Amino acid sequence: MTRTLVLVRHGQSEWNMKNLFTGWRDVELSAQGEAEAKAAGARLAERGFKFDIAFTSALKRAQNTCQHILDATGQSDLKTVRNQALNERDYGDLNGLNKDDARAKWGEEQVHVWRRSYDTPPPGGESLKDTGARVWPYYMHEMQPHVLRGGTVLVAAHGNSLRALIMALEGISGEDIVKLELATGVPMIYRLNADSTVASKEILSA
Ligand SMILES: O=C(O)[C@@H](CO)OP(=O)(O)O
Repeated sequence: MTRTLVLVRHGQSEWNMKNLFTGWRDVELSAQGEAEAKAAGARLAERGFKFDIAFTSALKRAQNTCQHILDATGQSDLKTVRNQALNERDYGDLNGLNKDDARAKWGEEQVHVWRRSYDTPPPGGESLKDTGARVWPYYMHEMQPHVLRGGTVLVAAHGNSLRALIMALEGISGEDIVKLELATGVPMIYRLNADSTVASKEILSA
């Protein structure tokens, strides 16, 4: 039985490229992001991956990444479930601001806490803990059953919705999660044990 979960952060978006806080803003992939998504799909195809189902967020940068990967594995019409539970963390009042301008205004340390801490929300937005409170139940009820039945499941989502999921999957503490950064368009392959714990993790870098 394979019990495989493949997590991928979307390719670079236009706002990643411009260094803007994005959150729930529905921006396009940049040309580089399109290329990253296609390359991620090609690496998975090379390894012979065939998915049983795909999950993505309600935002097009993740949806388009998902589709590029499925096109590459020859599964363009695979059942794909879109749900806003997998959306990026809501950055609240920071949405649309330049990250360097925010550092100049509030200081490096404060902006780092808003971006990477577990339970300090940015003004008007979600903390990682808040994001996890919607991502984890969705994973448990909608995605994990497919994996535990022996399926191979693709999840194309966002930096912080995936950090929240990985935190719970791997049992990472609130203190250590601060250090976890996810690259765009790099598949992370988790094999699960029958009891739903992680048996192995592999990062499929270029
Ligand atoms: O702007 C955002 O929505 C996220 C992801 O791109 O940024 P950060 O790296 O600050 O969490």
